Amino acid sequence: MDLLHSSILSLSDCFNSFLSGSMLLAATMSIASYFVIPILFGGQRKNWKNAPPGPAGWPILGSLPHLSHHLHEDFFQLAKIYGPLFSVNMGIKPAIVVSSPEMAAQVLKEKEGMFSSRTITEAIRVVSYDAHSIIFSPYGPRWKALRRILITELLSPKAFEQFESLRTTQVHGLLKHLYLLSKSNTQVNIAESAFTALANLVSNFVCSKNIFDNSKPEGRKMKEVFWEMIKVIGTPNFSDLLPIVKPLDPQGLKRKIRKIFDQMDAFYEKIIEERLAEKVKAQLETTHNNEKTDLLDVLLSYKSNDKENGLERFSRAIIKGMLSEMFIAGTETTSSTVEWGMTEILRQPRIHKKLLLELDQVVGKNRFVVESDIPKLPYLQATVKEVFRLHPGVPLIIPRRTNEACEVAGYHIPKHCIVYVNIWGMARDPKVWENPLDFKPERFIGSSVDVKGQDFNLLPFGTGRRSCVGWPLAHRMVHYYLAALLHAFEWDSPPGILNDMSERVGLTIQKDKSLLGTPKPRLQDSVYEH
Ligand code: HEM
Repeated sequence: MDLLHSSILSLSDCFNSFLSGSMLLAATMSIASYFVIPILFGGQRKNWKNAPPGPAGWPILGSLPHLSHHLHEDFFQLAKIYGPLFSVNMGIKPAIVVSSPEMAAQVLKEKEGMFSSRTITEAIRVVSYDAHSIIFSPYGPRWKALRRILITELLSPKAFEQFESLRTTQVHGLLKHLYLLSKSNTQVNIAESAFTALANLVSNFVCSKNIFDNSKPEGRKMKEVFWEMIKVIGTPNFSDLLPIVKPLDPQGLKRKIRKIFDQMDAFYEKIIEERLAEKVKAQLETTHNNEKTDLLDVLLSYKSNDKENGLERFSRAIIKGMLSEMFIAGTETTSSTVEWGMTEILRQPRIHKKLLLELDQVVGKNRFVVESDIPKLPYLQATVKEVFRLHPGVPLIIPRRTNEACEVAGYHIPKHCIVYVNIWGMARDPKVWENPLDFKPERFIGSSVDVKGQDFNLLPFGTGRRSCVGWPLAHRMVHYYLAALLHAFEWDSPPGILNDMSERVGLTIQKDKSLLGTPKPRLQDSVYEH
């Protein structure tokens, strides 16, 4: 869901593909860009007075030719030269990059009001119904109403408790499925297994259905369409940064996303129409089952007096946008965190052993892990914090945008400036963490540092008014999946895959070589067969 960051940009991958067919031109431009053009033109930022330090960049293209698809890595390197607040031109768009906890606190807390809108890409504009939904709504009344609904109706402690049995069903269902596969020594893609279970969990919150049911053709089809959508919106689009090429759609991404969107839209329409028909039927039969049970019910029955902002009822675009965003925000973010967690644990036998010891002491071997075990597993909790530190799913948080011009650390920041906060870089900065590259859960034992948005060195869910509204669910599910998968099975993973920590930038930062593992039951058969 770095909806996000990667997609906003493009970088040399994209730039080069745009220029494909003219390698010589690309090479010449690249060399010239460093030495000649900035001297001749003084860089695009000349128009931006009192900007934070940063690379000069080309006219029009800004720094795009020097950046790669792995923007968080490039920004990490640039911060070593230009410091914790630097400016960079992303095509014609001005941007700042924040790379220290102190600077993050200034931008995301002290000046929060100025930095509370979002940057949006063309693909996201399509799938979020023209930014009608929560993640990409500008800061204002619609965003406030939607956020309030999610917090009170779905993610409040009360609602959380209410959905516990649903979460247990999904997790235990996955364990039983893996048990069946273990009988034939089948290798499993861990992220994909977690993804399907999570997507069904989210779809139950949203509309009380297992939409991604693997056993049905419609469920499999939805999963395919959804994966394709994630792929396309995670692909950097040159047109986002150089509006002049927009009509040409040089990478064909707009055409692709439209095609996928049409299928998703038809699907959301079907769900909504079915629900409306059920409501009418219930009224006719005077069963009057008006109890609010899922997000769709809450959105359909919403009423307010806010005529001025057109919010007396939610429009179809808002409702469909919410369905769409819940699936985008709530699934792959969490499943890829589980994959990174399993990878780090399985490749370090010392940590794996400690976790199993703790799990066996607290849970025993006669039952599956349940949610109420989690508070009694301090080493697991420390391990999960370490996973969120080194592998934040959204490494630049979802890029913000300034609502107004303002000043930070004595520098001028223009209106509508893209704002990246490089939490991935902070996790690797020795000024912020001791031995930052070591995966070491012990650093959190006895420490009060947490992921809830109060500690600016650890912000996997962002912070403040635009922080991740789904964090309690994601946080719980990452603990639950890791505990359940480790406790119920031994895992045999090909070392080449396990130890290859390369990243793939898409909607989130995923493990490039998907983690595969063959599960072998650790518990008595009766536990799985129950
Ligand atoms: C490990 C999993 C997840 C990670 C790493 C993650 C991360 C993030 C981040 C970094 C942001 C932006 C925060 C900011 O700008 O300060 C965000 C926003 C958001 N997330 Fe998550 N998220 C996860 C799971 C979820 C889940 C499960 C849901 C919902 C079911 C969700 C819903 C949202 C929404 C609606 C927003 C936008 C909030 C707003 O703009 O007001 N996320 N998330």
